Amino acid sequence: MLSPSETKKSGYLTMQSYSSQGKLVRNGEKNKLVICIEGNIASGKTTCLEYFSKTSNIEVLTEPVSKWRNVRGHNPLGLMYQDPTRWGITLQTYIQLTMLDQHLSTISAPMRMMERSIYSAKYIFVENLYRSGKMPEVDFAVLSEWFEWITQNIAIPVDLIVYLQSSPQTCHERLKERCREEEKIIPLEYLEAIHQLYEDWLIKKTSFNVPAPVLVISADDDLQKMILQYEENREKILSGSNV
Ligand SMILES: Nc1ncnc2c1ncn2[C@@H]1O[C@H](COP(=O)(O)OP(=O)(O)O)[C@@H](O)[C@H]1O
Ligand SMILES: Nc1ccn([C@H]2C[C@H](O)[C@@H](COP(=O)(O)O)O2)c(=O)n1
Repeated sequence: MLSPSETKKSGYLTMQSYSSQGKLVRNGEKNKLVICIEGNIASGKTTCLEYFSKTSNIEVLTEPVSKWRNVRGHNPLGLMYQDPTRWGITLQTYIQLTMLDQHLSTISAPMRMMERSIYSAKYIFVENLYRSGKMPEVDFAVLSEWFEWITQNIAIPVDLIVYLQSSPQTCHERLKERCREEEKIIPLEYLEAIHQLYEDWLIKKTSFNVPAPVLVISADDDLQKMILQYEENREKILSGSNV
């Protein structure tokens, strides 16, 4: 066990020490804001991040989808869509690792905006695979044990969740337009299930712990109107507040 004053060096995880709640924390980044952009597939998260990346003093982290499409020559994202029962655990284990890696990486600016979080990976995508009968109970149990260990032992602070709330129909249209090879087989029903899980988590707040205040932005509008909404909400977002 580390004593509170000790630190440990392991690659980029150079600044861990035990906090008062007994969790591993990153030192020196307490004053940095972390904003997570959440929303359904193709709701416009990356586009939103691209827009805010033009603001100075913000570090933007998009989801590491390229890693999910190519880990040592394998494509777990594609495999999962082809056979979710076999490959769901493989993809989600890797996503959990890569999201943890992002949460723990050194923040290079006063503020970080990142796409999704380790929380939505578990509460939305793993949950959806399990509830739809496409993830065996043993796989769900193992992923849940990992997730609980991580969140109980490592502080993963989020200051604000920006929820891009969009209709599944809009997402389906945008997804077809984006035309990512692996996603061509995604039916509207899949996006409806993801939407319902997001609504229960972030709007109704009836399913899982919500780790930060939530700012809801309607995301069905065209790009010009979205930019107006981003500008209207700029101050709240940059101060990490939903009021
Ligand atoms: N407000 C919008 N109106 C129309 N198309 C949009 C809008 N926002 C994003 N798009 C397009 O929809 C697709 C998905 O957007 P993207 O930002 O990649 O979504 P996400 O990151 O949430 O999956 C892209 O082709 C993008 O250019
Ligand atoms: N935990 C997760 C996170 C994402 N995905 C899938 C959904 C999409 O096909 C792709 C990227 O998501 P987007 O940024 O376009 O919303 O990854 C998943 O299956 N599990």
